[in-house]
Amino acid sequence: MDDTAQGAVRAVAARNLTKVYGAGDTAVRALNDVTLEFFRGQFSAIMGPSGSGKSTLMHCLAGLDSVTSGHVYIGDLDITTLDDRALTRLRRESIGFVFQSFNLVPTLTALENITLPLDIARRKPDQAWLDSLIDAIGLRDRLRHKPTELSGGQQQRVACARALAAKPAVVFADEPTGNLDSRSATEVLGLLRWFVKELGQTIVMVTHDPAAASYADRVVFLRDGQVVGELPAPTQQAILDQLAVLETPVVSR
Ligand SMILES: Nc1ncnc2c1ncn2[C@@H]1O[C@H](COP(=O)(O)OP(=O)(O)OP(=O)(O)O)[C@@H](O)[C@H]1O
Repeated sequence: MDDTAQGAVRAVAARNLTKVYGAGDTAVRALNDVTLEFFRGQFSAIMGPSGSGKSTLMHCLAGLDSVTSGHVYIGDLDITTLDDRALTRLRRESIGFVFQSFNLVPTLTALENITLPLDIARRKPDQAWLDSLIDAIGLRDRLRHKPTELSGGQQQRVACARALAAKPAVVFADEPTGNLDSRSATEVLGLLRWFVKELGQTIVMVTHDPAAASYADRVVFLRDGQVVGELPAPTQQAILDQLAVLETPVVSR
C-alpha cells in the first residue's frame, strides 16, 4: 500500500466498509461506509457512544467478522477476498489480540501462554524478541505461575506479551483496561505505549475510557456507524469535550 505524503505507512485500512446485521425491518447498519487508515508504528484508539460500531469495526478489521460491502486491508492484503482457512492463518501470523477478560489458557504457565501463538503456528521463537517482551512486562520471576496465581494486571501484561510474541503486523486491543483497577490499567497502557515507541508495533485499541485513550497517538471517534472525527496527540480533556458533543442528541444541538 502507498505511503502517505508524511511518510507514514498504512498498517490497516477500511475502504467504504459497511456492515449490516440481519435483514428487512430488523436490519441494523452497524457500520456505514467507513473509510479509515491506521499507520504503522502508531498507537490509535477508537471511541464513541455505546452502539456506535466500535466492536463491529474492530472485528471486521481483524477478520473476525465478515463485511457486508467494502474492503479491509492488512498491509497490502485485501482480507475480504480470503477464505476461512486463509483468514485463520492471517489472524495467527499477522494479528495480535488483547481482550478485556485476558483470555489466558488456565492450564498453561505464563510463559507457555506467551509462546502459545508461536507453538500453534509451529514457529521457532525469536529468543531476543521474547526476552525483550518478558523484560517489558516485568514478570520474569512469575513465568512458571498459572494465570490464577497472577493478579488481573499481571494476567493482562502476560496477554500483552502473548499478543506480540509472533511479531504481528497489528495488535487489536478490545477494552484492555476494562477489568483493571486504575494502577494496573496505567501499567498496561504504559506497556502498550512502550511496545509502540520502542518496538515500533502498531496498536489499535477500542476503549470507553478517556484516560486510556489519552495514551494513544490518535483517537478516532465513531457515531452511528460512521467516523465523525479524530484527534491527533489527544489530551484527556480534549477527548472528554469531543465525547460530550457526540453524546448530545442531534436534535438538541
Ligand atoms: N450480532 C449482532 N446482531 C445484530 N446487531 C448487532 C450485532 N452486533 C452488534 N449489533 C448492533 O450493531 C450496532 C453496533 O454495535 P457495536 O457492538 O459494534 O457497538 P459498540 O460501539 O462497540 O458498542 P458498546 O460500546 O456498547 O460495546 C449496535 O446497534 C448493535 O446493537
